[in-house]
Amino acid sequence: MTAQIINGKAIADSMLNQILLRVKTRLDQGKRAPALAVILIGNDPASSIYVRNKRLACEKVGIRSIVYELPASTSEAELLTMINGLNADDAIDGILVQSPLPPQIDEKLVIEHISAAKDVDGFHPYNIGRLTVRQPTLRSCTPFGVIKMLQATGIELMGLDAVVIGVSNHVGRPMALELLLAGCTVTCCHRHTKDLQANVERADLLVVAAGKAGLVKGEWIKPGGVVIDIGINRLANGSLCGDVDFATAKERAGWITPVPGGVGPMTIATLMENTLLALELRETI
Ligand SMILES: Nc1nc(=O)c2c([nH]1)NC[C@@H]1CN(c3ccc(C(=O)N[C@@H](CCC(=O)O)C(=O)O)cc3)C=[N+]21
Repeated sequence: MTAQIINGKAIADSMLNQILLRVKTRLDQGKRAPALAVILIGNDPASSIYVRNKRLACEKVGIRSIVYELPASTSEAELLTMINGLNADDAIDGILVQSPLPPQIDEKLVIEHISAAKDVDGFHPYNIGRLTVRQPTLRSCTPFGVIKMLQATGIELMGLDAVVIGVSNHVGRPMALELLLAGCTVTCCHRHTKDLQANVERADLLVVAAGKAGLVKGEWIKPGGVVIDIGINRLANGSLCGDVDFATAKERAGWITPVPGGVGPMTIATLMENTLLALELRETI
């Protein structure tokens, strides 16, 4: 059996088209475009690429983007002051501080400092809490993007045995909460998990977000299962790969996402949707 490839890029492009239509409708009604503030600190090359992709996505859908590029020496106090200004600025709907941050800045503090209503990353404890109590508002872009991708593919989630590998605050944990909300029976695996292979082998839906190339062997995949690979690993030759051995996994899985062209574009499309939603929600209060 050869898996069907889930084309995240195509699904994301159609989401972007929908968002563009919604933004155009706003403009026709005399309302303003959404605005996203992106703060990039230092010059990590991968971060610069991601931020550029976010800016390009904003251009595609008619969202105003304001990118602040700050030096790696920026102090925590300077960043918090800048966030205060953006929180208070009524013309700004979303605030994203690109991670990773330099060591002198405490990421937890920064995330909690961003107004929950402008937290388009969905990282603020308030927004994570809303998802936990089944009343999601702004939802973390990668996990919510995965849910949208599965829905667009027509995969029924209710009752599936889902296994999530990786329990980071930004991806693995909110992913497990999203799958629970969607009716899956969810298992979370991490570095202390006793038998990773045994867990993978019984997964109807496997979501891998560990950031380790080659972590999941293709032979472990449940025949016909759904494989979502969130890992992004840059190989020595410059090419990208996920955490799953794609070539062998696709011979067993029913559905599988590629890297690149899978989850990554869905993350960005969801960020655009969250920015529009943040504006719409603020307009109702
Ligand atoms: N505050 C914050 N929010 C984030 O959402 C955030 C972050 N910090 N820090 C870094 C990670 C990483 N991330 C990606 C988004 C899109 C692609 C993406 O579009 N990837 C393309 C390939 C891009 C390439 O060629 O490198 C793909 O998979 O097809 C990748 C990675 C968002 N992140």
